[in-house]
Amino acid sequence: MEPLYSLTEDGKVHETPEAVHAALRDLGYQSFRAGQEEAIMRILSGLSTLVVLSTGMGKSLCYQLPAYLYAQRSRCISLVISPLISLMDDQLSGLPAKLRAACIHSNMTRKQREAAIEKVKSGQVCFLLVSPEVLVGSAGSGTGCLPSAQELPPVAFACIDEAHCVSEWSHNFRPCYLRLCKVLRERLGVRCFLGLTATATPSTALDIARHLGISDQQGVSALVSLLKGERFGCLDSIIVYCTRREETLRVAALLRTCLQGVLLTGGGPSGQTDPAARRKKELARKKIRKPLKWLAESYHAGMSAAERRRVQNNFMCGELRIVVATVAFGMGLDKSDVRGVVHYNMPKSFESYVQEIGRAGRDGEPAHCHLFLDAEGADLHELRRHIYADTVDYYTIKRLLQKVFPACTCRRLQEHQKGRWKDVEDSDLLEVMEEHDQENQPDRAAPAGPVWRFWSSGAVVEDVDQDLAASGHASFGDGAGGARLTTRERRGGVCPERRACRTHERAIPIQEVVEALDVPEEGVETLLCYLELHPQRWVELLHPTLSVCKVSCYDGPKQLQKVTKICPPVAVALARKRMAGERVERSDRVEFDVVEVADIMGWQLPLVKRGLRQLQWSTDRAGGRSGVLVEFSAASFHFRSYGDLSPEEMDGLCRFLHGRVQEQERTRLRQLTACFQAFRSVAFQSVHLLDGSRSQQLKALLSEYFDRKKERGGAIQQEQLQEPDTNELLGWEEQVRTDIRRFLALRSDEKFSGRAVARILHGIGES
Ligand SMILES: Nc1ncnc2c1ncn2[C@@H]1O[C@H](COP(=O)(O)OP(=O)(O)OP(=O)(O)O)[C@@H](O)[C@H]1O
Repeated sequence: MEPLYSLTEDGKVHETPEAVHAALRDLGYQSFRAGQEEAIMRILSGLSTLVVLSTGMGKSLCYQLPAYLYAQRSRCISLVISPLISLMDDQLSGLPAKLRAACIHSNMTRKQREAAIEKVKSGQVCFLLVSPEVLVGSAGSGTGCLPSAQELPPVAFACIDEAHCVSEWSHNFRPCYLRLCKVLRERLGVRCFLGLTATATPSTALDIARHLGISDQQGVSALVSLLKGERFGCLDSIIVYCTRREETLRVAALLRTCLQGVLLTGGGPSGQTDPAARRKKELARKKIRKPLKWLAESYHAGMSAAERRRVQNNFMCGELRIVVATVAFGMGLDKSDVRGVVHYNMPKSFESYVQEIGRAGRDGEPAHCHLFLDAEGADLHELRRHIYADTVDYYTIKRLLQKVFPACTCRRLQEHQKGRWKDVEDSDLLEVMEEHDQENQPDRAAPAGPVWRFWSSGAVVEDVDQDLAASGHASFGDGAGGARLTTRERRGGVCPERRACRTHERAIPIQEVVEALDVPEEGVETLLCYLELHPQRWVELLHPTLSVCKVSCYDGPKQLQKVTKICPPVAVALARKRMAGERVERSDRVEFDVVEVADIMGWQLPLVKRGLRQLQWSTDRAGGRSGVLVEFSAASFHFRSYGDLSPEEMDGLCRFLHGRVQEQERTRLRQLTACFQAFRSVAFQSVHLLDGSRSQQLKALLSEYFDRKKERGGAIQQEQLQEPDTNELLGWEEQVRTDIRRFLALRSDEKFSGRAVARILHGIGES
């Protein structure tokens, strides 16, 4: 929703208008207390704000008055989120007479909630007080209490009471508070947040500000000033890079407001060095050029593909002047006349910096770059946190490896086989198994038809059941022959030792593993790559695949039983479920890991999938549909891996991966530090100072960095950053110890590694 008041040209809040003083009197107060006026004016101007005021100092007015004024001016609602459910009713009864409000929380009956919603919908109230659970809709605590955004009046702003809860612990442990801002932004379109708290250390306050998307007004003012100034004021096609997605939204919105009416349009810089002459020429241009359609738009990987395409196209065809983006923008961008690149936040390395500024001036015409450096190191600390967030601890690696190398029965089966064929020499066994393998490879024997035409008799399917008691391998020829070599091994690519297991094809659903381990998808992928690149090639990565197959029979359980007769993979899946104790006789559907089933049977996955899909079609029925529905889901990491790793081998692999992860972390930290130090050594105090010699100095530092890196084969030296002094550290340490003790006491039923605790306290978690 549009704010009530606009900002001044340089991004500041206007003087408090009389209407606001009048509203204050309406609510029964004569004057503002300290902090209230500024906070109220910021909210009325659409600027997210954090108010830290001691108990009883009047924080409530900071949302009451704006909610009252917004509701007076247009049909809208303000949201107040408070965790103190027991106090909500008291809060409402103590309101000034003119201020009407309603509340919804999980202790209310359905009827009470419906009455409150009705009041909101019919515009009878200025604000709605809700508990975080109601808003986020967590299970069992009032899911669906709140109507959809379409049914609600537009939300003017959202106030988060006890805002320190946003920062208190990590995302994993206070899901509703931590998801709050996301839900408000994405589901209800909230752009303006007011955080209220009586307790916040400076670092907590900074963290809350980050969650609420509170802009650093000074930074934005400097950016506005730069974009209006001599160097950038006349440039089209500018990319402004930010580290965080929310920041791109906020900065773009502010630029739209602050640059309105001062837009210079069309063309690039004239290349003239005399500022007066250049200005004159630009002004002349301005008169004859048609205005650009768009001033500033944000771009980040979290936006929909269509929205990203729209922004990119507008920028490409010159209709959009400024893109405020994360690094996601620019990859593959083919625009030669980008005239300016501004780093609103520091890049994570020189490598990234060079790549990003390299997007300007590809047509050989002059282009400008500018980097804003937070001298206090706020960006540096933020980027450091990102690095720590990407690192995976030892226990997480162990849990991943358990998923990658689940134990198989190959060894046991090998021993069993040895018993049966004890007279057969190893080499003979190899031959036997290979022949068996060739005969039973569906792709070779039946390239076009359904995979299981060999298996269409009931008798064979019965065998499947019995053999599954011994894990199913023996019937299908793969995995059971301990001495049989896989194609990869014949190529000589795999573990040279003779193992009982010759690898299995496996899949791990991406979403499931990302959530279970709290590691981003790329993080898991990197670890799997390390395993593949290991000299012993512990895994072989295959194309990601949909690994869950669901077969539903509209004609009921009997039809499913019939399907098992013609389709061995379904028979195998059902048999495994039966063995696991599930009652499948009355079921008309079955869901299974199709990769696992194909592996057990020793059949190729694409053919198994194709055959399953064919179950949907029948020549016997009108319309060609068989009444069987086959669906594939769960995008998964897909690979071949061993199932007979000893505990020592597992430990060794954990150490190997952990070592790689730590090395990666150290390198990234070094790159970041080197980058920060170099920028700091050439930085200016003011945005408008320009000194060619500093630019030359930076270029020299960059060349030196890349030369040194080349000499050391990619490695760079550890640069020391000035750390806080010992007393300061000791003070922090005590505070950190207290926090950790409190946290562990709260979660005494769970186990945390030191690193996990550190990540939690850093508020790291969102990937
Ligand atoms: N501008 C003002 N002039 C006079 N009284 C005020 C003003 N603003 C707030 N008050 C009064 O101060 C008292 C405390 O206000 P309020 O409950 O908003 O404090 P608070 O900071 O939210 O406290 P808590 O942290 O306990 O929630 C209330 O009685 C309120 O009416």
